[in-house]
Amino acid sequence: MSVFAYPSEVIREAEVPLLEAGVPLMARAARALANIGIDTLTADLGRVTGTRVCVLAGPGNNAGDALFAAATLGRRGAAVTVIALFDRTHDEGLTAARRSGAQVLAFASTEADDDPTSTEAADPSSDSTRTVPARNGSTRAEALRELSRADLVLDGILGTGGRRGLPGHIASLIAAWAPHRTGNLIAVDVPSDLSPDSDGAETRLHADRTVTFGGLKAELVDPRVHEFTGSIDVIDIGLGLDTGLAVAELLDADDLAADFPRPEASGHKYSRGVVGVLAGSEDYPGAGVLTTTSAVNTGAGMVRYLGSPFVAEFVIGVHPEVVSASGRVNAVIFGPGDPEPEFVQGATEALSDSHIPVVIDAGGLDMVGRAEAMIGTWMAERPIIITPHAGELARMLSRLLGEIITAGRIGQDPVGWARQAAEVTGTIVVLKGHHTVIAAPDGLVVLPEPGPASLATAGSGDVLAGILGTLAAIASAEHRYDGDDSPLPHADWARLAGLGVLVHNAAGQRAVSASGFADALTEVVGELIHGAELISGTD
Ligand SMILES: NC(=O)C1=CN([C@@H]2O[C@H](COP(=O)(O)OP(=O)(O)OC[C@H]3O[C@@H](n4cnc5c(N)ncnc54)[C@H](O)[C@@H]3O)[C@@H](O)[C@H]2O)[C@@H](O)CC1
Ligand SMILES: Nc1ncnc2c1ncn2[C@@H]1O[C@H](COP(=O)(O)OP(=O)(O)O)[C@@H](O)[C@H]1O
Repeated sequence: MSVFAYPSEVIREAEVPLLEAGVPLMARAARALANIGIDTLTADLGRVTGTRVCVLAGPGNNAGDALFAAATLGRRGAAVTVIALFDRTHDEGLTAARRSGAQVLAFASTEADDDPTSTEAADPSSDSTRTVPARNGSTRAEALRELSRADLVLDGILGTGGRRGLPGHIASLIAAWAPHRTGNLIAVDVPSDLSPDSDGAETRLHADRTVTFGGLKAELVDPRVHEFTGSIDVIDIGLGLDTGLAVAELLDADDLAADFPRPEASGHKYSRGVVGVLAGSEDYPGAGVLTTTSAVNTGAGMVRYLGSPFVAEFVIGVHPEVVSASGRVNAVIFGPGDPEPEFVQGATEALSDSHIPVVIDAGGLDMVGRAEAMIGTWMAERPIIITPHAGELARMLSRLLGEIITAGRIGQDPVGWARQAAEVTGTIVVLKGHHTVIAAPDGLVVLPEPGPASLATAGSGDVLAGILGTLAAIASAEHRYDGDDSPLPHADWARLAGLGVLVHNAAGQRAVSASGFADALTEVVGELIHGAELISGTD
């Protein structure tokens, strides 16, 4: 099911009225965390009793979640050690943990040793002010020993109230612990030292699992942080968040099964959607065949081939149902296989006097943002979905922004660059890769589940373009997009593109070549359409 990601502030704001009304949010969070702790220990060791659990406790409510959960684990027979890393922590949580039998080690900061690079114990004779027993060599050694022999560690140092960058004594403790770690590490809500910057990754907390509360935090969707989060569980604690405030939506196979557009019982070929394909050239006729095969097999009401007669012969030889006569279309795919400019005219006619969507891929991407080109006239007043990989996006943005942007830079921050490209071009950007990122001009991001690596093969992008163009034609026909009556918001087009990527992924799971993916669509789309009908019993 769709998971939405929100800025942490949105989640914190949603908590306020509920907390004022006495809703036990922390108890809900801690209960879910404890259950996941129990499952983890049981999966690893077959029991909770007699296992060792450590809590890294910070100064705020994040520690509260961890301490209450640890209290539950203590009552279930785990030996719990709390390592209090600040001069204060969550009082009620600490009391609950103590009552369940936890031992508490105080290992708090002193100003003198707040050096992140230091791995030495502080001088116990230091006279810094502190309100908990002084950090000293033996406490540090004890903390390290407890961490190293723990079966499960809960990172409750900092949550959404944390400024990133841990105090030196904590960073150095983590660095010293890392080589000796054997147990599981669960980050509570967000990893405490989370930052997409991978500098010093070896000295940071690498969680096996992150249990986040209320809603997915926006910073957790960046693929770069996944080496620090591990798998992510989103726990509903009843915040009732408004999805309109989400900054990202994650899609998986369940969303595809639920939302793939199925033909209406009383529909006809025009109501299903006609897709125009301008793909392939004398140099790359195969791209025309792959894109049209994909469009046919994704279930278009009709596919019109708009490119050169040379390529049309191949296309119609394979698919007699494809029409090459000009006529009305509900969406156009432009660019796979670099179609020659003289055939762009056919597409221009198909697009005239309409606001229908266009999917732009490969060769067509060089036209994006060039108002002077004939094709520039297409760009106005219609939804445009562009499908660059990192190299193509780098080239396009270098041209549009007037600076050198490399594919490597795009790979460092795909979400950020896809967002920027969407804003600059006003298009829905499908930045292809293992983690395909879809960004809309209003900043919304859609993240489909990653597909199989077998998709990384020549012609695979042509198949994706065929799928996206067909889904766009189906949506455009359904919403009568050639009129002005019911324009779809950017978010809907971005989500539609996300479903298209999931269809492509499913095809990628059944074949190893682009023509294999295009053929496999018959089965994938057949199951999406007929499978659901069989289950629901409709005809
Ligand atoms: N408000 C609630 O009742 C709920 C809170 N929840 C938990 O509470 C967390 C948020 O709690 P808080 O607002 O107390 O925030 P934190 O638990 O993140 O702690 C904030 C405190 O840490 C200090 N701090 C922040 N960054 C620091 C740094 N880099 N170095 C040293 N000190 C630093 C701040 O000055 C502040 O005192 C959430 O992440 C979640 O785990 C959940 O239990 C849901 C309900
Ligand atoms: N490692 C990977 N894992 C999953 N999918 C991938 C991976 N690498 C590439 N892909 C997908 O394969 C397709 C490749 O498209 P593209 O590079 O345009 O190929 P071509 O231009 O040869 O058609 C894209 O949909 C992309 O998301």
